[in-house]
Amino acid sequence: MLTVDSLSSGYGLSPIIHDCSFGVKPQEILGVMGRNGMGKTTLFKTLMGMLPTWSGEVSINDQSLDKRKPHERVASGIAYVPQGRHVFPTLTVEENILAGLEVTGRREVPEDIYSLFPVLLEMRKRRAGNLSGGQQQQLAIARALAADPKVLLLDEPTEGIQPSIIKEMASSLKEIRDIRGVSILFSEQVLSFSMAVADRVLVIDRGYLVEEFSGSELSEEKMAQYLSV
Ligand SMILES: Nc1ncnc2c1ncn2[C@@H]1O[C@H](COP(=O)(O)OP(=O)(O)OP(=O)(O)O)[C@@H](O)[C@H]1O
Repeated sequence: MLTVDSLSSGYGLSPIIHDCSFGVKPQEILGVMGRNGMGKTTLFKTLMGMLPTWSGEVSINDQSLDKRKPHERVASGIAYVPQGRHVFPTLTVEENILAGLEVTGRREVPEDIYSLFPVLLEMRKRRAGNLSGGQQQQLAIARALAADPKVLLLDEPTEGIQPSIIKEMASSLKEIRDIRGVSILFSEQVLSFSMAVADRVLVIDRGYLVEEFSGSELSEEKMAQYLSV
């Protein structure tokens, strides 16, 4: 599915991501965990082509994404929900989802989107800026799914979300994986969320991938040195 081979990148002359290699298997939910500033966002932006790759390669189903621009990567099957969600606040919920359809050439919201997120159907005529943080996160995920991705990238999806909603989000991600058959790669600092949702977790420390755990192996004890608790 998604393969990342010896990827390095950074900003200007500062290297941030160092020689990262991993793969996301079909229908796998893979987490990347690490403290603030360890390189999660930089890694995701490099995968999306929003930052240049310094060396290494990203491919999807053995097709290299090298030199492809972000929108071309979306058309190749990677969709991205950035940290902070970035929905269009003055557009309605429906208009936000329609914006995600652009790369597919379709003009109507795919049916399963509203069954995955019934609250968005209820609120489809409301301005996105008036939704709660949790609802905006659902909308950002719905917009990404509208592009019909094979791999969904979520950068810190629980950031700014009430703890009571975090569990709901974990089951909603599993439902998306089951219904859409997508692979999901997310970054996180919230251990309970990763334990609830991930099949596997990679630990990022100062731009290096340093550990790998299966979801069932994850524990506070094992992660304590990599997260600020
Ligand atoms: N635009 C930028 N220019 C220069 N350095 C940057 C830029 N954005 C981030 N950095 C640096 O890159 C490093 C990794 O940051 P990154 O945002 O990828 O971390 P993160 O793990 O996603 O953390 P957070 O949870 O805070 O988003 C940090 O040292 C940060 O200061």
